[in-house]
Amino acid sequence: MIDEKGILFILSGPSGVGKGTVRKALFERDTELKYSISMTTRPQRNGENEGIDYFYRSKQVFEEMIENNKLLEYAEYVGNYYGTPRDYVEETLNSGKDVFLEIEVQGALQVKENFPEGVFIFLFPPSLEELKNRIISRGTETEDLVTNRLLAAREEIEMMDAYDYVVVNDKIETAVSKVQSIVRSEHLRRERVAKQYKKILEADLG
Ligand SMILES: Nc1ncnc2c1ncn2[C@@H]1O[C@H](COP(=O)(O)OP(=O)(O)OP(=O)(O)O)[C@@H](O)[C@H]1O
Ligand SMILES: Nc1nc2c(ncn2[C@@H]2O[C@H](COP(=O)(O)O)[C@@H](O)[C@H]2O)c(=O)[nH]1
Repeated sequence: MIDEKGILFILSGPSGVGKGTVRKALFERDTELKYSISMTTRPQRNGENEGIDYFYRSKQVFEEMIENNKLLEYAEYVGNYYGTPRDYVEETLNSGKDVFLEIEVQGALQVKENFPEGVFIFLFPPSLEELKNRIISRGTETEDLVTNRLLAAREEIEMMDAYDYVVVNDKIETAVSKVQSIVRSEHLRRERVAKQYKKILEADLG
């Protein structure tokens, strides 16, 4: 059967590498993509908004979501839960629209088990030093949390081989263009496969 569902894109990589920055710039260029807003138990930061940056929920509510199988994936990351609400992703893909997830590595690996046809992109820092500078300069974490996020980053980078694409986020505009090219080429590839499939079906049916 020809697949008319949207494509699931997963942008992942260590904290502070620039996933949010790249995703926001990409969405200014490609208005057809749909962003899946995650749920988290971490406290809301200054400047963040409920239902735009995250759905901020208590640990109890989050654990009920897990029990009721309402999350496509979830992970405990540096002391807090983060997860992807299942219904939005499935409904949006079924309506033929592409969905973009911006999540850490443990969660991305869970998605890969359930959606092997997803497109997995790993955003890579120019160096660990630069990664540290970016987390610090964002000014959202205490010193301890910066250290914990950098420790997590080392483990996450080791999982990079599981991804379909690796994009270095050195210059922001270059990184965004590369991710945009991945989105376009995945569409072209799927259109080609669909056409070939149609030809085979027509030949089979005479
Ligand atoms: N290419 C870049 N060059 C310089 N600074 C950048 C670049 N990309 C992002 N930054 C800066 O690095 C900091 C971290 O970026 P951002 O918040 O997008 O990272 P993130 O991967 O989404 O982090 P987290 O996973 O913790 O949410 C921000 O201050 C952002 O402005
Ligand atoms: N597994 C998931 N990871 C997620 C999700 N939403 C965000 N994240 C990632 O968590 C870390 C920390 O985020 P921060 O906002 O506290 O800096 C970062 O890597 C995010 O990409 C999710 O739904 N699932």
